[in-house]
Amino acid sequence: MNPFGPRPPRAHASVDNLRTYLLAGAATAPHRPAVIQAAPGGGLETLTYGELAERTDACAETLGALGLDVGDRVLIESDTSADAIAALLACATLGLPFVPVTPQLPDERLRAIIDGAEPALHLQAEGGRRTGIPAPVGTGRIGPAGLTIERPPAPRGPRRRRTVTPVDTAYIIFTSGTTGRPKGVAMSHRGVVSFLRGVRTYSILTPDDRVAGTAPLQFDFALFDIGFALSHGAALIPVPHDRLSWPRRFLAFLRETGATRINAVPSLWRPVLRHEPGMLAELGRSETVRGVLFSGEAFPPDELRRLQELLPTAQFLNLYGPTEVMAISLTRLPNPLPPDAVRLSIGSAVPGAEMTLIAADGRIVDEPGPVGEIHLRSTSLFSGYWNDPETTRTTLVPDPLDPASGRLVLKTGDLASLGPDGDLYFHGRADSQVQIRGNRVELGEVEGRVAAFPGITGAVAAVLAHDDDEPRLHAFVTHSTRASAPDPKDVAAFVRTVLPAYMVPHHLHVVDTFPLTPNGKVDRAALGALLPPRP
Ligand SMILES: Nc1ncnc2c1ncn2[C@@H]1O[C@H](COS(=O)(=O)NC(=O)C[C@H](N)c2cccc(Br)c2)[C@@H](O)[C@H]1O
Repeated sequence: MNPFGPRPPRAHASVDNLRTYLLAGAATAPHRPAVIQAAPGGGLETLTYGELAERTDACAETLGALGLDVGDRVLIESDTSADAIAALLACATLGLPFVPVTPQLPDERLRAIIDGAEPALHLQAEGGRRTGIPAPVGTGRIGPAGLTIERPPAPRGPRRRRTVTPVDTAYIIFTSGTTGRPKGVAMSHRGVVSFLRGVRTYSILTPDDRVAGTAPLQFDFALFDIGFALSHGAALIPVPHDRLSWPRRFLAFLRETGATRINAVPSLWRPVLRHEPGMLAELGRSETVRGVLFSGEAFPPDELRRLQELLPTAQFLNLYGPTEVMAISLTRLPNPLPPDAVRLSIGSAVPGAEMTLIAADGRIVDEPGPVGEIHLRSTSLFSGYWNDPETTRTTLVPDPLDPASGRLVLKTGDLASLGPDGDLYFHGRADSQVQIRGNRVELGEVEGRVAAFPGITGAVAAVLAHDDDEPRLHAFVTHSTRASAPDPKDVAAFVRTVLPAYMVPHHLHVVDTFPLTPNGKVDRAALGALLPPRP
């Protein structure tokens, strides 16, 4: 057949492609539920694998007629939904990298991502309210009937590509770069599929599972939730944004949809534990919730213990890894956690990948005790930061164990130590190791001790310079609604019994909640704003 024929290029069924891998279930069990979601008019609606495949092909048909080429980007602005999934799988079908963003994104941030990604097309949900997308970017909407194009993308010249290969970019996740300019993490089809295939070897889900996903679509945690559920032939339950802000409504939605697995960042559980422990205990007793998976940041052990007490039969999974490899390890944690555990295992890499600890002096750490920086070896390594080869070279470095090979590894900036069991134990980010009066302090250790104080339900430590003061160690704490606010002097004395004086917080601030990033992690950069004004 003429490879340059009218039909848009597609991936051969034999090669790694996100759409091919995730819709395999549509061929074997088309009637099984793929997505169970809140219906626009209230209640729930279910999309089967067969219906999801049909919607994907309808979207691919419309996209295919726009004359776009493999590699042209498509912005998908939406909450996680069946329509958004059909749209991103349609992009994967045609080799169009999708750039997921949430409707909550401020206009100027979206503009920065458009400047960076130079997408051919911006798609949003039917009810989406975004306006002002600048030409030459085309615009369109995603609905149950497929795509409607409002402004076609500007013509981009003759097609140059014949097919979609596994090394083509599946998606670009824009993270808030430290320099303020967003960094685009480009992931290939091979990268995503090989990580999901590695997770699949654990056979965690059955087709009867219903996975509640709570991450915004722009966070690769949401893309994992989609891949995790669909690659097991299970159903995904996207939890609507407005159901996440109230613990009662969140728990009611989990009960109403019959969720058996809950995927969420640790911080999402804090208000649930604080305000609705009883309702959560009731959900635990019903035994429908079989598993809790978390990722994005270390789950504070004491908070995790409280969650485990309320979900005593659930399996707890710790998923670790930077967006630059999607993730790298999935570890089952004991339920309950041993009482003396102060840090969590991040296990060992999924099949097909490897984590190596390299000490500050460049030597490999291969015995328990010393801390080293985690380096990742994997087919899931990202292709690079979009249009930024210099920054890419600082993260994808020659394999320190085999520099002559030309192979690259990912330098994570994360610290870990080896446990006696060969598992890795997370020690925080290298840049969250702070120096206090010349001593190296791991903030997680301070937080762990403060959080163990009776009545304190969460603790975040930070070194902050108050005005022109010298930088001091501050602790921000939440406390149980059933206990009065802790007395800072008592907390300091409690910490001093086990930690050296320089690790005792100089100031203790009681807060209702911790500031969070758009992806639901504790926003440490925002803590300074919580400091009381100078007297
Ligand atoms: N389980 C942990 N314990 C402790 N610290 C964690 C964990 N997971 C991350 N982190 C930290 O977050 C950093 C990375 O941040 S990120 O690039 O925004 N990506 C993320 O958080 C999300 C991550 N890619 C992810 C999450 C779920 C599914 C997939 Br598929 C991928 C890591 O380098 C770690 O510092």
